[in-house]
Amino acid sequence: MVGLSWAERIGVPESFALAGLEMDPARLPGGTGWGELAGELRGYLDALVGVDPPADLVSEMAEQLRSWRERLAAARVPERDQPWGHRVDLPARGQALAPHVEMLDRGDDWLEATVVFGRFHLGGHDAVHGGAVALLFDEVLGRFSDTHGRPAARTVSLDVAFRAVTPPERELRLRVWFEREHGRKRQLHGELRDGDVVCAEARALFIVLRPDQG
Ligand SMILES: CCCCC/C=C\C/C=C\C/C=C\C/C=C\CCCC(=O)SCCNC(=O)CCNC(=O)[C@H](O)C(C)(C)COP(=O)(O)OP(=O)(O)OC[C@H]1O[C@@H](n2cnc3c(N)ncnc32)[C@H](O)[C@@H]1OP(=O)(O)O
Repeated sequence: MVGLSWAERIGVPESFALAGLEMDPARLPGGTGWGELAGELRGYLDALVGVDPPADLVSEMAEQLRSWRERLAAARVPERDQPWGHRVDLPARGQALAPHVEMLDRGDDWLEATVVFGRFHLGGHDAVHGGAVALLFDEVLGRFSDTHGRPAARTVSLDVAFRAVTPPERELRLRVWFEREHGRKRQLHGELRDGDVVCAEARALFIVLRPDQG
């Protein structure tokens, strides 16, 4: 596997896997169990944020986490070989940083998805952290920016307007679309809704990387 590009390894040409594409998780980094692990980690973080545990539970958790950190040190790999963030067959690319996004449908220049923020992404007073909302937009607009054979780009600007409180633990709707493409510049927009309520809007500028910048 080493030496193959991610597109070759994973069998898809871009990070938003099209529905119906066949991928064998056993052949991918992290294997068949990675999705369950990422889901459990997400659940653990959401649960941890919502508790005030007794002292013995706190110490036990710390000890177990230290033990896992030490065991994982032996399995460290270069970034290009890690499953975290590279498993485009799984929600949130198999990582726990971004919220759980599920693509519903997409066209050439638009995409619709559902997203659920967990308690982990809470900012305070029952509102999702504004940075987590910006993270969602950067993640989805950034990934969608590179679809349909477009070369990789990087976000140079992301403008988010918070129109209403974004609630955690609810299924929200996300729509993103290309607004304009010219030269190395791509402008994408996004809208996050809770039912009819627009929670946030985003405008982002991506610049296509030159070959020496990849
Ligand atoms: C491919 C197969 C994949 C298969 C699947 C496998 C695995 C999946 C793996 C990953 C999943 C995919 C995606 C990852 C997920 C989410 C994406 C998140 C994206 C990010 O989160 S990424 C991090 C944050 N991001 C940065 O870390 C950028 C730092 N930066 C730079 O790296 C440089 O900035 C660079 C190289 C981008 C450009 O640098 P440069 O020197 O080449 O270009 P230059 O400066 O000349 O700008 C060119 C023209 O853009 C205009 N311009 C520039 N900046 C502007 C601004 N802010 N506002 C308005 N205009 C701007 C200039 O004014 C000029 O315009 P003009 O040409 O008209 O004069």
